[in-house]
Amino acid sequence: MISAFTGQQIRDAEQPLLDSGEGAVLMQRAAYGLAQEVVRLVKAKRKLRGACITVLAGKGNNGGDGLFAASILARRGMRTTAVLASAEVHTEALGAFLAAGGRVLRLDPGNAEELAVLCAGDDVIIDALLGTGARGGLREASAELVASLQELKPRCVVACDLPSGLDAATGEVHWPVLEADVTVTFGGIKAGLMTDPGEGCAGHVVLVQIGIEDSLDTPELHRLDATDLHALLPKPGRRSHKYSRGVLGVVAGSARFAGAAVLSVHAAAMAGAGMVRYVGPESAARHVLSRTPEALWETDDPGRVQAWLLGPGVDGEDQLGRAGDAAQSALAAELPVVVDAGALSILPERCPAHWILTPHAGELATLLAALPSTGEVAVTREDVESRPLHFVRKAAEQTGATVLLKGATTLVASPSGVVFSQSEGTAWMATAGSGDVLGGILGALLAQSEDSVRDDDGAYAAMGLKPDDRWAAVAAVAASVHGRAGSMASEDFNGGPLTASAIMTAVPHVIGSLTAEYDPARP
Ligand SMILES: NC(=O)C1=CN([C@@H]2O[C@H](COP(=O)(O)OP(=O)(O)OC[C@H]3O[C@@H](n4cnc5c(N)ncnc54)[C@H](O)[C@@H]3O)[C@@H](O)[C@H]2O)[C@@H](O)CC1
Ligand SMILES: Nc1ncnc2c1ncn2[C@@H]1O[C@H](COP(=O)(O)OP(=O)(O)O)[C@@H](O)[C@H]1O
Ligand SMILES: [K+]
Repeated sequence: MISAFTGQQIRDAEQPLLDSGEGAVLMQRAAYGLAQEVVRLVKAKRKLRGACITVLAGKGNNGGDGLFAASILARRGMRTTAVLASAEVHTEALGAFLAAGGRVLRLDPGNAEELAVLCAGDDVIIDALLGTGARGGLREASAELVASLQELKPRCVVACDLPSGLDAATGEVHWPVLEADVTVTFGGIKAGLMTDPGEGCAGHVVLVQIGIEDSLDTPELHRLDATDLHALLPKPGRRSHKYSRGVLGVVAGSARFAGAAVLSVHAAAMAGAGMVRYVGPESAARHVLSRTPEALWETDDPGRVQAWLLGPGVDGEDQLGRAGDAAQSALAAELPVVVDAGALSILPERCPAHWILTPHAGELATLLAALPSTGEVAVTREDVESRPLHFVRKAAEQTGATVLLKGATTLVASPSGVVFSQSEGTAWMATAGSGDVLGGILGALLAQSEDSVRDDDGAYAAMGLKPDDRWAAVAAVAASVHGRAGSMASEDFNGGPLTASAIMTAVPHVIGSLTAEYDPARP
């Protein structure tokens, strides 16, 4: 599992080492790691000697890291320039930089644009203006320099610790920010690098260990990796049968939106549900069965299920009524439920943690506005997009449900505030029906994993998760499988566009490769 921390948590972990006089050692480790990454990036394109590097250095320790790193690069034959954004900068680091032969330019209120033009064509620009000590965003000449540089589309930007202007704890962004190709972060990944909009500015994140790792507190965010997925994804055993594998009930689609039912039912079947029972009008059921003949169409009593998916494409009184009936029976039987799209309007006042709501930003804004207790003044889609971590936690806390907020980075919050962040997808997944496929995958995983989630000796408990937090992990598994399937499908088209149907087709491949046992005989 990948963990991320707030800036304050990192600073707290550093404090004992700073108190014992090891601050300079920490900074050297950070600077060396940063310089190594720049060397790797330059070498991928050209020889080191003569490569042009500019470091934008602020007045704090972040600027110190950048200047020390640049002095290492200067000693390796690169032409290094420091743009000093403040009259005061880290004295020792500036001394080391000058001693290594670096050139110094000073940013002043009149020369930001000129300096931007001067360094935009460099092989690498290191952004070391602000780090975890930042309050708010870049100001005055620094803001002007970064805004001009961003417009000039520099070749390669490496952020020192985090892109300057980004809130390390929340991922909120104070524009302008110089968007990085690579962020080299120290001691622990900052939470703001694993949630949007911050993650969208950070590029590829490289973690450099500096010796504080054992002192870090409980992570602010978690991200499942392939090893976790291998441990958590359900696998049938020799004695499995279709009922023991997990039956999913689906109330989706309507006369108007039959496609959502087709996609969510088929995705559930592709994600390994033992059986899918579809509940809906005959007009939609005909389409569902023609795409997925394996599904059963249930008119009245749907029979036993292990989980429900309610809402994709649900529209009109009849289908909302069926979703409401299924919700009631799920509540009584304590079954896990995915509540998506149309069904988000029929939530009970308080949901259990095994109800997983799957809104996109617009739906989350509507949901929050409808809650009596939010205390928020009219939350808009833009508000959610600029502070997704804040709002997903708030929605989970106030509804009692687990909330999965869809986006380029998908966040899942449990009602206690544990948050998972997954980001394996591609922007081509922003296409109609993609969310219906996610609903089907999540429903199928819930139906198959219900026992293992509730089992205190199961794989979810083994990750150290409390019972109510484990549903968020199942949702994170689904988001990861969905993202990986989208990326795999797009790769099959040479990185081109995809349809929701193409995502579904890739799902079994993704699950197959993640669950494959290690076979030493395999090449
Ligand atoms: N504490 C340590 O020993 C280590 C710190 N490291 C680096 O140090 C950074 C944190 O250093 P600092 O605490 O000095 O913080 P920063 O480097 O973020 O700088 C804070 C300074 O900038 C000023 N400032 C804050 N917000 C500003 C704004 N919006 N505009 C202009 N100036 C602003 C503050 O008054 C303060 O003087 C980390 O991000 C990391 O890069 C690493 O070297 C590892 C070790
Ligand atoms: N830019 C993006 N990059 C990666 N994935 C995305 C992006 N935008 C959306 N997605 C994913 O695509 C899906 C869209 O879901 P949703 O908005 O509900 O679509 P629909 O209602 O049409 O099915 C979500 O799983 C979301 O995480
Ligand atoms: K920075």
